[in-house]
Amino acid sequence: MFKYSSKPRVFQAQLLSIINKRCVAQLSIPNTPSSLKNETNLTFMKNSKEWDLLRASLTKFNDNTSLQIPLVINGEKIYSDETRPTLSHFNPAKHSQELATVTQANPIDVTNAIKTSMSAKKDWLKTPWVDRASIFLKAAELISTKYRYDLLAATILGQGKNIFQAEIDSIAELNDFYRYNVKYAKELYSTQPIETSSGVWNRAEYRPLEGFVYAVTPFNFTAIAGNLVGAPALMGNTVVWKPSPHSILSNYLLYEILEEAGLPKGVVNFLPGDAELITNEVINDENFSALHFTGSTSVFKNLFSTIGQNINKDVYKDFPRIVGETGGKNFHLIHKSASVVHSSLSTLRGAFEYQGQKCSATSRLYLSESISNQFLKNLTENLNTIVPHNCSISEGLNSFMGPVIHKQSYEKLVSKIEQAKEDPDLEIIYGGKYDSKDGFFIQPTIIESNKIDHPYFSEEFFGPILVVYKYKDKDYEKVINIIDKTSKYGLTGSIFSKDREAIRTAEEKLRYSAGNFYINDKCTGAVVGQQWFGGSRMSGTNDKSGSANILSRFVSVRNVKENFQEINDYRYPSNY
Ligand SMILES: NC(=O)c1ccc[n+]([C@@H]2O[C@H](COP(=O)([O-])OP(=O)(O)OC[C@H]3O[C@@H](n4cnc5c(N)ncnc54)[C@H](O)[C@@H]3O)[C@@H](O)[C@H]2O)c1
Ligand SMILES: N[C@@H](CCC=O)C(=O)O
Repeated sequence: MFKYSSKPRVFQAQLLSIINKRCVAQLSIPNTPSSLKNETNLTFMKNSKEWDLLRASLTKFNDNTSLQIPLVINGEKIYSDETRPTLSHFNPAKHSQELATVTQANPIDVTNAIKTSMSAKKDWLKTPWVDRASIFLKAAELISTKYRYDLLAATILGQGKNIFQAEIDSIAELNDFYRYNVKYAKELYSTQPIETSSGVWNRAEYRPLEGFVYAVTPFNFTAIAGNLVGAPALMGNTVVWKPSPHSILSNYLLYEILEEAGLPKGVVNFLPGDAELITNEVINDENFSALHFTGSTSVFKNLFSTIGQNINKDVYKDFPRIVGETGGKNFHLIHKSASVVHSSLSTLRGAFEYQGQKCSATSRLYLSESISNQFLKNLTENLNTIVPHNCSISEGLNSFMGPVIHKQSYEKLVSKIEQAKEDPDLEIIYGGKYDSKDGFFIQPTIIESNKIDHPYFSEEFFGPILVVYKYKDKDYEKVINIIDKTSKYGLTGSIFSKDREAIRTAEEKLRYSAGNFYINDKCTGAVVGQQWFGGSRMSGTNDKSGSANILSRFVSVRNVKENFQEINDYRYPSNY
């Protein structure tokens, strides 16, 4: 045991060393590594070394290997038994390939995960920021190197992505979140009160929230799941993570990577299972401090209002933070002055990359009549070059499009296509085929409407269906006003034009129509650290993932005023 020396000088040195250690542990905010940059994307050119490495990872998940995925509570892996059924996770491109059987949490598991989150919090809260940050930087390094190809393979097979889409998501965006969040956290911690009277020290302490955070994550981005869990955990919170059943393969691998990177037991508790059952237990708990959600608007509205009702019933100790990014009905507005080739190819990418399953995907197109023929000719000629949509993902990894995620989505999209065929105001001008023999494939489809206010311009389909309206050039401003009012969402949108005045008009009038507004670029593909992401209106709380702002939602600031002066009279000068 440590003994203090009786010699004053040695004692003083020992004391200083203890104080210094504490200061390093709790107060010092070192510079973040200068190497923190956006991850470099690999290109996967034919015959490249990275192709071989990816192929090797893909073969790990062959037809006869179905992974057993457990729950993880306090670091303990819990597998299915008579109280915990399993759910299968299939490759959306190949019904016959079961990728995993997933243990489903029961109500007692949920209670245990909450209890664990609360107890693990005591140590995690005191863990110095540099250590918390290092764990996420280490995870990013593991993702970049040791697990790159496994995580890509899991995202490709489980979520139906092609290589490029898997790379920009599960490697680049995920790592960018983990690295930039560290930079942003440092910025936040360094933001301190700007005024101090003499004899006083004012300090801001960025406490994690008092209870636990509930992260409910979507299927479509491995990176988003990683960030919904990682951002609050970095700030000292503990998390109950309910992953999507349709991205469980990549999500579980990510959980294991975080563990290998040094994340202590109980900081993140991995809880696959019935969404309503788990949510019901979690959001009725008095220690529920925040919801970190990404998914559909309808689910978020439901959760938001239940939390509101619970506040009224005094269920919680705190007002829970509610952070949610949800749906979109994103637009491309093509002005007569736009470059036809650039704007049509950007529209192809925006609408059909990852089968239109990005919240940011282009789903409504307003096209200047005078350039519409050329535009649509170029768009459809290029669509014709896309490898046939029903190729199996294992053969068509390098193809531009793959399957939609599940039966429910497939059936919804098919019904939208079939309804369009019957609707006198709609005409399918490209695509319209579908096929679910092997996997859930929908052909890229363009539907022209002769009504600018047709409901197809306001409802989110979340698939490869683009609705187009051709407007008369003279109606440009009128159309802008309609774009603004057509949909309840406000996520992303683009103006394509070479005319500065036309751009200025759109930028001004569409101020609240999109949280991410693009000029002469597609409305997808925000990069962490470059384009902060999120929308308002019914697209979410717009807390901007990929920025420092979102981290501030997961701290509850304590202001500490320390006074070094003493008073010797209670009266003010005016009392004399
Ligand atoms: N704005 C953004 O940043 C962003 C990003 C990605 C996806 N999205 C949106 O997400 C949607 C697609 O993702 P999805 O299909 O995974 O969404 P979803 O709403 O079906 O599911 C999201 C999560 O909520 C869970 N969930 C479903 N029903 C629930 C319930 N009743 N109670 C509690 N949890 C429930 C799911 O299991 C999943 O974990 C689209 O609407 C898309 O626009 C938005
Ligand atoms: N950050 C992505 C959106 C993810 C939503 O699904 C983009 O900007 O396309």
